Amino acid sequence: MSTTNQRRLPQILVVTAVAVEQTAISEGIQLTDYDAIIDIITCGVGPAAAAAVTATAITKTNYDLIISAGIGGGFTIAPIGSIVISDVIVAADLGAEDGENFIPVEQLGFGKNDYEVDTMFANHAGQALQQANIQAIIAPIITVATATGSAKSANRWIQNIPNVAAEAMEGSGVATAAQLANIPVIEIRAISNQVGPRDRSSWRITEALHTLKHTFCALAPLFDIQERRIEK
Ligand SMILES: O=C(O)c1cccc(C(=O)CC[C@H]2O[C@@H](n3cnc4c(=O)[nH]cnc43)[C@H](O)[C@@H]2O)c1
Repeated sequence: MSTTNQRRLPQILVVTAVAVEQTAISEGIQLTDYDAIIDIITCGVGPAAAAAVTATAITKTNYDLIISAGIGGGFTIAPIGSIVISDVIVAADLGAEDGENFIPVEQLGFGKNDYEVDTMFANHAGQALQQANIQAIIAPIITVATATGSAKSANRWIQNIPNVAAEAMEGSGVATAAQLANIPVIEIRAISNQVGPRDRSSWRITEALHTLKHTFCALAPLFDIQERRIEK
């Protein structure tokens, strides 16, 4: 019998929508030492692609944590250049319209809008980013299939989802696949633009990708914590 005490490294799946996000995260990880095996994949834009690609990836490897990551739109509390870490992922536009009102699918009685996240990881991530001088907010991130493009729609999310900080298009898809497989999930967004009236000239994608890169470098110490949890 072998007496070698083999160390099992945590296995993390990072799901991005597009290649530039994948590259930024990969570069961030290479800036430091990670005690983890990290696979970074692209899924395309939108919750359906995110769910399908994540579900396929998790059939091949036993992941300990899944991170939905990339750039995103920020509400007023999350300025361009900041990072938002989810304390809940909300499938915000899943439901039915009733005239001027919106009824979330949960209230219709046949589905869910809110996906729980790994809040312990979120809190540790917030602290790690603070130490790295990266502005980070822990708050709800919504997933939409149609990006918000007016003040009226932005205000509707602010009114319906207390403390909402960011919007993107993949989180609830990744979370759906992760939770079906009982794998903890978290979403991390680097804010590239404000949510509201469409104004592509105000987007700061290069800056957001730079922040995303340094965020993943700063998160490296967290994977010791993740590992201790696996060994319990
Ligand atoms: O041209 C537009 O009006 C437009 C509006 C929203 C997003 C896009 C994209 O091409 C990027 C989609 C991609 O980026 C994430 N993202 C970034 N900012 C936002 C946002 O304000 N609302 C929703 N998604 C956003 C998203 O997760 C996609 O992966 C173009």
